[in-house]
Amino acid sequence: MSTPHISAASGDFAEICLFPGDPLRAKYIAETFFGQPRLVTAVRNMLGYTGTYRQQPVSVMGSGMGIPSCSLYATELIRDFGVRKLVRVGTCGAVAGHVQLRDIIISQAASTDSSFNRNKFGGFDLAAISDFGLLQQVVAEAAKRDQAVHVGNIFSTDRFYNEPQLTVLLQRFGILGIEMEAAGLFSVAAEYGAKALAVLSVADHLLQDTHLDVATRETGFNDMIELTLNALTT
Ligand SMILES: O=P(O)(O)O[C@H]1O[C@H](CO)[C@@H](O)[C@H]1O
Ligand SMILES: O=c1cc[nH]c(=O)[nH]1
Repeated sequence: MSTPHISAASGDFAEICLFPGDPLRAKYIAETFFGQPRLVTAVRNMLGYTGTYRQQPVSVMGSGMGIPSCSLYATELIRDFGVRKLVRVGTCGAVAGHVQLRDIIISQAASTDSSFNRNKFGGFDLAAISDFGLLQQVVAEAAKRDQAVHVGNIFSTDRFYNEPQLTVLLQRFGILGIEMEAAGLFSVAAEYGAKALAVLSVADHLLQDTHLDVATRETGFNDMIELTLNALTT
């Protein structure tokens, strides 16, 4: 069975799927954390793998950058390949003073400057929220591991390079971090009856003008991956 963007057989994806923006982070996750990792799709080099974690089937697939890319993969994974729990494991820029580089943010909801959800939702503003059960599972796992996390509202932007005034506005409204996919992921999950969450590692600090290097963005977030995989499996 194939969709325009995923060439895999029916049953190739597990019900649980991690969903990083970077397909090379997907490869790293599969090769580092999965038992028997198997490449199940590579259309346009958007790599997707299935394997096991703690003896349970799990998948990971890149979403690409931005809501248009993420939303089409999310739609096909949920609608056509039976994925039920789609958890973004991504990077973000911090826009809150108490959040530090490398901290983990778990999104309770995602505000956005994208018109994607409004266009889909009859011109109204959809509250793009994460699944409460998944949120609870990851927060509980973090407490168990004594791992500090921030939970709250994030902002999904269409533009990586924004004017500095946006940071000021987001800070004023208590937004923790800025990234580019979660609001679209949450609305696609809502539309197709799946569960979604975004767990983010801070790779840039927009108030401090500090940034992690490219290699760290690809392979440097083992604590976020382990936290998420342990929370999703029993
Ligand atoms: O690291 P990923 O998961 O790609 O996430 C963030 O990084 C990309 C921008 O550099 C955007 O996709 C943004 O959301
Ligand atoms: O979207 C993103 C991702 C990482 N860092 C940012 O500043 N923005």
